[in-house]
Amino acid sequence: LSPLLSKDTLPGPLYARLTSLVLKYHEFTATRTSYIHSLHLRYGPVVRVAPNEVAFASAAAVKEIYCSNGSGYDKTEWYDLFKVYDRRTMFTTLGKGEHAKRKRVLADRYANSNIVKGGVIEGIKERARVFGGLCEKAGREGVDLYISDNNNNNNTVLHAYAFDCVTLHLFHPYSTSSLTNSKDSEIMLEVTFDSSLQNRLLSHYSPPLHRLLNTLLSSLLSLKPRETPLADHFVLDTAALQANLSPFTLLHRLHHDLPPNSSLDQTDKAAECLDHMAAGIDTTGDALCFLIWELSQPSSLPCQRRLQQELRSSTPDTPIEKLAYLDAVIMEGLRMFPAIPMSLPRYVPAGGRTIGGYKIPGGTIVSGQAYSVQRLGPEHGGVFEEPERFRPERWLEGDEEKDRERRRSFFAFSQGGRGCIGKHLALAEMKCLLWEVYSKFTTLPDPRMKAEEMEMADLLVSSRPAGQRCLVRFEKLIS
Ligand code: HEM
Repeated sequence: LSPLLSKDTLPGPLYARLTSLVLKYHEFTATRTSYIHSLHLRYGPVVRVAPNEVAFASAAAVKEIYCSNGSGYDKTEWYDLFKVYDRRTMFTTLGKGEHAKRKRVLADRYANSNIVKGGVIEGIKERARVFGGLCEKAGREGVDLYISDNNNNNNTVLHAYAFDCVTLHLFHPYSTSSLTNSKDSEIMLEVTFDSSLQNRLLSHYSPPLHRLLNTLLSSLLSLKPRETPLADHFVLDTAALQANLSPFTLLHRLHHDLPPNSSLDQTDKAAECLDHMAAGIDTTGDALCFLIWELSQPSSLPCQRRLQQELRSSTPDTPIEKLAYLDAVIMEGLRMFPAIPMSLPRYVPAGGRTIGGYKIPGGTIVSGQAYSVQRLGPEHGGVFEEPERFRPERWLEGDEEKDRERRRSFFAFSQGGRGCIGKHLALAEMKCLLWEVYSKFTTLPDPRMKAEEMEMADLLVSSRPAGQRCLVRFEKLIS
């Protein structure tokens, strides 16, 4: 029995003390994030969601779980679902020591100083220009920003852009050109189309039942296994290349610049590259997709106008970090539509801890989800006024203390030593792409879209538009 059972003071529905079945039902139906958010709205920033699991949404609780002693509590075995080539990567290491060792090897290529200078930023801008050119061609016909339709040679998608940018950082000059090359685009589509949610959850919760159902009923229950042979081969082949690599790439670090005592073999190196490649496609692609959709709504037109003004009074050489409203738009986009909105599960260390004012026993699964940390208003224990309103101006208001308070509740990249290592790369990609789009175009929603198509559907950690399309029109601004 869970040690939490005796702690009946924890807020939450009665059934959550007795069974995890309701939570699992929401996981299998791709609604876990919105279910947990509805519990926070009802019970506040601390909610028991299963007999041995508690969800938290306050900045202080998130700090305790993800930042205490640097990188917070250890990850749970749930991360085994993400093993690559049967190896653990930095992302899937569970304990602190192992993680810190791997991070020491990889971190410097992701430092902001490596991203905003020379090859990386120039390469990102070049890809953003290709994206802009394709938008111009499509114009008022409308473009599906979520996914391309290869049959129509329409590769104008954000995932292709994100794929080409992340492979630039990993492998240049052996990066992809999926924005214009349909062979590369097939690799991106394979990684992006993940319909393996139920299959992977079942294999995690009940391996014997998973084996049985997979043999008997897989076609009926959409228990499709996750297979990405094109991406697997692309990375295995590319990660073996050693000659002419640009010094800013991760692969250059892995082949030519490892600390002497490093024990990474070739499969570890390829696994790390595949993991980063996958981590960099849907995240940046979906964050941009939801953000451009929001900016295209009539209610956000004033924000779009203010952004256009700022960008059109700058030049392509203006350092992107100097554009304050662009930064505010991106922070607000990631606040409302974090690409990883879901819980990031961790174990409470032996001996227990006090989190959010409650004593939680060791071994309990605890987590915060960005969607709730960033969307609870003051009346529910959060810090953002009118949290359901898209209002970039909020990031420019108030004094330094107010700014610190907001940033403490910003959880889109997680926090602490296990937070997103690709954060600076992702932000540079987002800024360069928005610069290209909004210094040249006004974006409008395509009338064929229905609002519910842009509702959130959970994947394993990320989410995607429920309708799996995002049709947007581009109108050229008069120069
Ligand atoms: C808007 C874009 C992005 C968002 C919102 C995002 C968000 C996150 C979050 C929330 C985590 C923590 C996950 C957890 O604890 O389970 C994470 C980890 C990670 N992200 Fe990102 N990410 C983005 C882009 C990228 C990019 C472009 C890369 C490129 C390489 C990347 C690579 C990684 C890696 C390797 C980790 C594991 C870090 C570790 O365990 O130390 N991410 N990301």
